[in-house]
Amino acid sequence: MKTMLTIAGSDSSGGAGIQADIKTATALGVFATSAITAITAQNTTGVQAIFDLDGDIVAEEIRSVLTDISPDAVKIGMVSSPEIIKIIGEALAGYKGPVVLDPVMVATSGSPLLRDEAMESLKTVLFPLATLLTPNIPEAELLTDMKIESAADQEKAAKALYDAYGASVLVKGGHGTGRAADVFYDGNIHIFEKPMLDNPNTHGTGCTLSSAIASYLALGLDEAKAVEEAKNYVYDAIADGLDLGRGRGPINHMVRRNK
Ligand SMILES: Nc1ncnc2c1ncn2[C@@H]1O[C@H](COP(=O)(O)OP(=O)(O)OP(=O)(O)O)[C@@H](O)[C@H]1O
Ligand SMILES: Cc1ncc(COP(=O)(O)O)c(N)n1
Repeated sequence: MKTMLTIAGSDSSGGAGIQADIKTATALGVFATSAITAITAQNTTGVQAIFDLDGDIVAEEIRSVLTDISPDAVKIGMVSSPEIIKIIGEALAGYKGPVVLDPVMVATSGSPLLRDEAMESLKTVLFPLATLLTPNIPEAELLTDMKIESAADQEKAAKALYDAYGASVLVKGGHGTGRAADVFYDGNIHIFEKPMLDNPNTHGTGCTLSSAIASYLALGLDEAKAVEEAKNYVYDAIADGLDLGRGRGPINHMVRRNK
């Protein structure tokens, strides 16, 4: 059985964070292990509270998994504070497998998930450890200081981040206009495009995409194929049209099982 480790926050509403990651890996046939960085009280309408876990326990969670199960891939999601970021950097230092980093900054509901003071450590400590970065358009704009208004701009941003951090980069297009075009740069440009589905229920799409990429990498796919398959999975999960809660609801992680 292939395994993955997700290092991320807990989402009480089950659509994003650790819960989305574990559901996704399970749906794709990969055994998920986890290190929880923060507990969020959140639902489809917003984030009501955030409690960062103590850095020492986060370090122990990661060490417990790495020294025993040796995951085939790692995904990093919400890491809100500089202390936790530093500890994750130290705990992953000797890890040799693929590390997919989703630079989570703001929830779909608009609530901030990364503290302002943590941005710099995210870039200096965790980006160099990552093998694949998955910013959305607003995150890529912040990271590159560029305005992104087209797939050509996504391409420029992906190349700039690749040059700066030496990781492959997927600039996701869910926040763009027109088609949902995701631009991937691994030294070559790959564009993965789908129609933009008219569905407000997209809570957790970013978490699901990054954990699906990590799962497909664990299963042995190359990066570009893992990204393509992960996007197909997210697309199907949005298209399923699950409608839970009063706000921006989750996607259906179990979509493939229902078919
Ligand atoms: N309405 C939609 N129709 C089709 N694909 C979408 C839609 N919204 C998002 N996606 C796809 O979902 C994936 C996640 O993209 P997005 O840009 O929304 O990331 P994100 O902002 O990190 O996610 P989140 O909304 O969870 O914060 C991408 O593959 C994107 O193309
Ligand atoms: C714990 C946690 N991690 C990540 C996200 C981002 O997901 P989304 O942007 O889809 O709300 C979230 N809402 N909660």
